Amino acid sequence: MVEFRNPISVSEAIALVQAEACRLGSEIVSLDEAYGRILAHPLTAAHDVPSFDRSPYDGYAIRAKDSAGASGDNRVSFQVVDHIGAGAVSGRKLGRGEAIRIMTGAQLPEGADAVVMLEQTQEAAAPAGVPVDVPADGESPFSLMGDSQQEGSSQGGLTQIGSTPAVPASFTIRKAFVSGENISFRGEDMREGEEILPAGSLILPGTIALLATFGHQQVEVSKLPLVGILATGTELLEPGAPLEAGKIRNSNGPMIAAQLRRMGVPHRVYAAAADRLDDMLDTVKQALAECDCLITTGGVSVGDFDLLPQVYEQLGANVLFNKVAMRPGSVTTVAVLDGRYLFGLSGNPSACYTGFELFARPALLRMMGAQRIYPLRTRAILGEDFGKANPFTRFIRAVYDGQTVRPAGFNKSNAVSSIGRSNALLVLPGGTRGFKTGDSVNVLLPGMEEGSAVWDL
Ligand SMILES: Nc1nc2c(c(=O)[nH]1)N[C@H]1C(S)=C(S)[C@@H](COP(=O)(O)OP(=O)(O)OC[C@H]3O[C@@H](n4cnc5c(N)ncnc54)[C@H](O)[C@@H]3O)O[C@H]1N2
Ligand code: MOO
Ligand SMILES: [Mg+2]
Repeated sequence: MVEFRNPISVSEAIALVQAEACRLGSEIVSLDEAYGRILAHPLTAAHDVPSFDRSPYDGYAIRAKDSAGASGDNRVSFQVVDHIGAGAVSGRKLGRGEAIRIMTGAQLPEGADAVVMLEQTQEAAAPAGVPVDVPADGESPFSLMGDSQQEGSSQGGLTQIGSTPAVPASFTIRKAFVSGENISFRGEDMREGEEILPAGSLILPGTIALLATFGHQQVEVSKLPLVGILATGTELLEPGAPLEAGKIRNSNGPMIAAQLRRMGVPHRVYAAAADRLDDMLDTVKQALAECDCLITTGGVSVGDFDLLPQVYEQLGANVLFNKVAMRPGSVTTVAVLDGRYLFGLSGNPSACYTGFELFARPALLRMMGAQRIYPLRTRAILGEDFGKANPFTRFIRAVYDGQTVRPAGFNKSNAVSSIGRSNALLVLPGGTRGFKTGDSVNVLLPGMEEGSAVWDL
């Protein structure tokens, strides 16, 4: 007699899987290896950023009060007493009517409280041979230039030093500046001690920038699970083999390997198993001894050679569910043994793909302590009619272009073409039928680097 299976909802199934997640430990990796990993601890600002007041523009640092009363009719003049680029620090303290030519990113000199952009100034005609104090240590002014460049030559009121651009000896402005104008303040980006990212954040390129900013050459991240992949089915040939009567090439194994790679998780491939219970049991035992989790494909339905249910039974694994109210992938089975997941994904390629993204990926991310474990969801306009009934929630491989979503062609559970063409999963809820062009629908985006913290379908 064929076994009757009781389908549970996708949300229930996800919750059951999540409840079994065992956290992996952490390890230290170099900054260079940290991209794509999960932060084991919150990232806290080790110091203010920026760590000094600095100029956000190429211009002149001035004392705002010296610009009081400036207007088009009453231009106020400043004497240039130093010249610094980013990385240099002026030794000068600004006096009345003095300015320091300062480039973007350079530390604001003492006494300065505003920056005038170059475009807001007019060079004042000055006599040749502008007086500029050059301290003995050569640090400043014009401290960015090497010794060989220290010799200035004056051209029509501008000081030309080496190959650097002309620096006027003085300039005028036509507007008054307020204290703090055009200053990038110490700590305006991040304050020392502030939590910038919580533990469980995915390390993205921006996170790498943060880690580098605070001088972390190493970072503590969650360990990665090692995932075993076992494709089952007597009909399976490896991708390199010529086709034979009644056989197909194993496409699920390489696909799952790529789905794991997309999330940065390592895997170990076990040779595809024929539908023989003893062999399969041996391989599954070996994989569970070597890996943190095992993903199988095929052999989970009610067929005579669908042996995974017997494998779970003989192992004494706790089967969380073996039927989900979804299509494709209704036969998706998840079991747990000694804290290790056994994902029994369907053999049908589209069902296998969907089962991985809905159940395996979030569970693996939870093992790593990640925060955003579910596929990102958006709403889109259905680009074509979908007349079929949806007794179960339907996950249709689809093409999403940022606005509309369309099924990606032949879309049965056994389809490979639609997985290959899709970049999204269009979701139509169970118990519905007759979706029309223009309807607003849910779309999951499993290809996104980072997903959502919630499952809200
Ligand atoms: N009487 C019933 N028959 C079926 C039911 C059912 O409820 N009652 N469920 C159907 C559904 S739904 C699905 S999905 C499939 C699931 O089958 P299995 O998970 O047991 O997978 P297999 O039987 O091993 O294979 C199914 C299909 O997929 C092909 N396959 C298998 N492995 C691979 C692979 N690695 N790469 C590419 N293709 C693969 C296999 O050749 C079969 O065509 O069962 C329905 N039947
Ligand atoms: O599990 Mo099957 O994929 O619903 O067609
Ligand atoms: Mg089967």
